[in-house]
Amino acid sequence: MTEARRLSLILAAALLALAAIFAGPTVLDTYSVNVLTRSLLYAAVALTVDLLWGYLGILTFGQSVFFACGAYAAGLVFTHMDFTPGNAALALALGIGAALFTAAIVGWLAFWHGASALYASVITLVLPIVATQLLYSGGTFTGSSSGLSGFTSFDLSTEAWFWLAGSFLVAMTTLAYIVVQSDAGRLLVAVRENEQRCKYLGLNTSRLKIRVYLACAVIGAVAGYIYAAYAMVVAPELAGFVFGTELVIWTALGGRGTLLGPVFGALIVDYESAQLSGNFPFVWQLIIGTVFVLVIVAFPRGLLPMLFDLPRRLLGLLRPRAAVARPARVALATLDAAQTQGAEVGNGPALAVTGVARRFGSLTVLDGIDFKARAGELVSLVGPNGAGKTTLMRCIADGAERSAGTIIVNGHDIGRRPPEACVALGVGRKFQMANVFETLTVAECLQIARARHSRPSLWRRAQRLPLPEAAMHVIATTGLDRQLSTPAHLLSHGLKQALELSMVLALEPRVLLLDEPTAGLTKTERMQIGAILIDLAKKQGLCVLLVEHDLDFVREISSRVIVLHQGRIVLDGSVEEVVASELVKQVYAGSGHAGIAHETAPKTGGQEVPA
Ligand SMILES: Nc1ncnc2c1ncn2[C@@H]1O[C@H](COP(=O)(O)OP(=O)(O)OP(=O)(O)O)[C@@H](O)[C@H]1O
Repeated sequence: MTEARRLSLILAAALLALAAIFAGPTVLDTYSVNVLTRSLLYAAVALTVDLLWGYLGILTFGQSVFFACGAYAAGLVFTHMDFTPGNAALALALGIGAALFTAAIVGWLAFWHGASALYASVITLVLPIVATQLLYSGGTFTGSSSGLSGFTSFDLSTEAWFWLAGSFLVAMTTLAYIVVQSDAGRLLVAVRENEQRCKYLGLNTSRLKIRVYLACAVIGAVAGYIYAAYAMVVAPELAGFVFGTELVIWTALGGRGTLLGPVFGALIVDYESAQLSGNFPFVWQLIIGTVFVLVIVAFPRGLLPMLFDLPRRLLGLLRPRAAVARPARVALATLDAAQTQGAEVGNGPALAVTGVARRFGSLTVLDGIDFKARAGELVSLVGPNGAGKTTLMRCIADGAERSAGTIIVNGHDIGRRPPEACVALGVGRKFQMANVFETLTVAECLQIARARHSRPSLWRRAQRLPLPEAAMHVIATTGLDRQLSTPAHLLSHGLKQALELSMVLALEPRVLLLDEPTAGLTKTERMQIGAILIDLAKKQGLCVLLVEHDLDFVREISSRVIVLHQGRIVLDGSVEEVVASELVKQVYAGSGHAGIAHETAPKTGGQEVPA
């Protein structure tokens, strides 16, 4: 399907939904129109919960506060000032401003300092409690526990409010749908799936989360403003924890990560709650709670995914599902040399490590690490288990890791820069375990890897993905180009490793850090990776730093070997020198490691560094 056709279909669906909204008051009674006007606005806030929780992985209990920002802005301005068109616009601006201000503070606290997802959720939990207390303590200004009522507002009919609330919901849902389906929207899923990999692909995940949080706050505030202007009453409960949690429940019930699920979840539950509270005033909450528990137990993914799955399951019972290979939506291409945007290469060594130490409390894992590596060198870092090899890799790829010393990449001191900033200096890190986005396809993983270079569109999906020659070489050599539409979790171990390497190479790094890239690979795959690494160093001029336990592999491909033992470099020399070193043999023999200790090479020593 072409992009134009896809977008036309989405817009056609939105027009249908609008038509249904405009037909609503003609088929519904006045009571239902009244209740549903509120439900439509609540659904818009549930949509923001889904964007944050379902797509970005941030479980939030505080979206009610943004709704209240808009509602109270209208309530306060219309109560304490005259209702005029100018004041109505002022109230809207104040509501949005208050929501943005609150979201900026909360977002900074929750996401900026690399806080955990649990920490972020706890902050969003505290937010409605604080907001409610503030409203309670506002005296006659905020109306305290009674809130504000009886203020003048827009003179619109019940039907007009219904149309306004419905149109707002349709517009926000369509917009959200277009964004989450776009290239930029895929980043949200990538952050939810594997935030660490995103950072090591040079993406500023904190900034992304804060931006989405701010956008969701604005949607909530506008919904709250419309609500207050329509209902002409505001109360502290609008900012409360109970409403914040209800939004989460509606999202879970409808099916998080589906957008439409939470919208219908909110509409159905809020509408039914209004009906039940009238008919069964003492047990309606028990009924709603029981239905919620039953649905979540029976359909943990929520109602909408269950409804979508139903026909497939029914058909599946009749006819086993044939595995159909989906055609790739994106075509790969090799990036022109003129379009490459790798980090600037300085005159000095590609990597200079001086006096680096890493301590965990009283445990010193690295101490006095000094070495330099040039572009085109393939340096293997070997040593027994626990020698500090991975820790050294971490120190080079993340400025906050080391306890002392300096690291210069391409002539730039990495200082205390986070991983995404180190990527900008030219560092690419491949992890020990293949670190990709498991639910995304191979093509999507590669697109995320290029997101740093080509800003992803907020509404389109690119049909073409230009990649640097080095990444294309790995993709073609390993056969990944035939698996572009395969989800990463279905790839073999070897192909996952190749995918991660291609993703790192898509960053156009100058210093490539590889942590045991051959672990768990077959002999053929090892040979393939070996040839690729030699090519990367010799032809592409990359400085490759490799942690490896397979010493045959090290001997075949390395131009130089550094031996680490108990956090210190004990030898830095050629493969022959390392193989011949008595000290290295002792190090490995002492560790019980069957590696260099078993080598039988000439006994000419390398440059041994006193341990
Ligand atoms: N976060 C941490 N807190 C405390 N100690 C740690 C931490 N990370 C690593 N270490 C310790 O640092 C030492 C070196 O670990 P590291 O993973 O760097 O070794 P390695 O040489 O890569 O080992 P292997 O070859 O087994 O992967 C180990 O003793 C490990 O227990």
